[in-house]
Amino acid sequence: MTTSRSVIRIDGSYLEGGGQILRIASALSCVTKQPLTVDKIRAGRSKPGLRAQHLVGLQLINDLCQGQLEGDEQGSTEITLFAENITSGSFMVDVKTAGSVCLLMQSSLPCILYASGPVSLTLKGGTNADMAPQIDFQTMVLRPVMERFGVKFDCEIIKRGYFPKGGGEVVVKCSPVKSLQPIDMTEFGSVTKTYGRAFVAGNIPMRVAHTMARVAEDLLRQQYPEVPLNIEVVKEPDHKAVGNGTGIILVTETSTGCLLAGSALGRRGVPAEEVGASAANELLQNLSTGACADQHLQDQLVIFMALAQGKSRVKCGEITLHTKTAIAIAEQLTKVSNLWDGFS
Ligand SMILES: Nc1ncnc2c1ncn2[C@@H]1O[C@H](COP(=O)(O)OP(=O)(O)OP(=O)(O)O)[C@@H](O)[C@H]1O
Repeated sequence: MTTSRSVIRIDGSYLEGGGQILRIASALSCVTKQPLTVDKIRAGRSKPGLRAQHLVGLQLINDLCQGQLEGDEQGSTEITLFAENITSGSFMVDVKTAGSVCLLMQSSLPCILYASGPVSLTLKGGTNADMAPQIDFQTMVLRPVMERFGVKFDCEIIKRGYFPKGGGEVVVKCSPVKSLQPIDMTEFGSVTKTYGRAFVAGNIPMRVAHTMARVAEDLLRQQYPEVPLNIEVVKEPDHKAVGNGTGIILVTETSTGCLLAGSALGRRGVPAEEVGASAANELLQNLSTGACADQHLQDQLVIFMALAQGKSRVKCGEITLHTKTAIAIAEQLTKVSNLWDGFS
């Protein structure tokens, strides 16, 4: 590969040492056309190296930018990406496991903002998977917050997919932007309403969803008795879901437009009461900090803050290790050196 630019080397074991380093680094390499090597990939995890979701995510980025990718094999601990121009059109990828489509979205969305025209991405895998945003987090929290950067994207959920089968499908459509506006999310305001969604799919009985919703409602009403609360209880239609799954997501809106969430997924052997309480307690914990971005939104904002034309400011609670890692990687791949100052 001929390139006039030197390859920047990122240490995949840094801080969090997980897949997020790879997603941020490869997305920024794609946008900036900075050739990239990531080594010691996921060294912080029990099974290091590329797993299906990371591999498919990288291959999608490489397809988007018509680049050259080396080391793209399952288990690989080092990859190199030579990015070219980001193209428009339709792309389809399939993780073939319950690997999260939301994490595919995490790495590809920043890239398609700088494509030569509109892009449609069909992403197949898990839509409501553990250790990742649920697809509902992306549509109910991330998408409205992205509008503050001047980004509008469509996200159609064709089918939901859960652990272990996956099989979910979402279609993300977005047109390129000229530039991203910086955001200011520093005023919490006051809590105005809470809404959410408790779901079951496949052969999980409806009472599980009702129990999760009831327990969450009780906990939220104890703390915020005056705040309107509406948790939808849903049985996913069989043609819109693959396999069995259950979970809940809760979102609170404030008078200044902040959106904070709490969520949980059901698992065999975990009572529905515990799942509902876990989501409600996560939301209450996020609200107690007066933060404008919750613990899971923080790190997703970093890449867009780094790409925006100007200084963004976001009031957070405790800064997570994911966020610290994202800041360090974004600073290495962009000319931005003061991302930290944007977080208070
Ligand atoms: N409950 C949740 N709600 C929203 N986002 C979440 C939630 N749990 C995790 N995330 C987000 O999912 C991402 C997970 O990144 P991480 O590097 O841990 O993932 P990964 O690719 O699965 O890698 P690894 O297997 O190496 O951990 C982070 O952006 C994190 O904020």
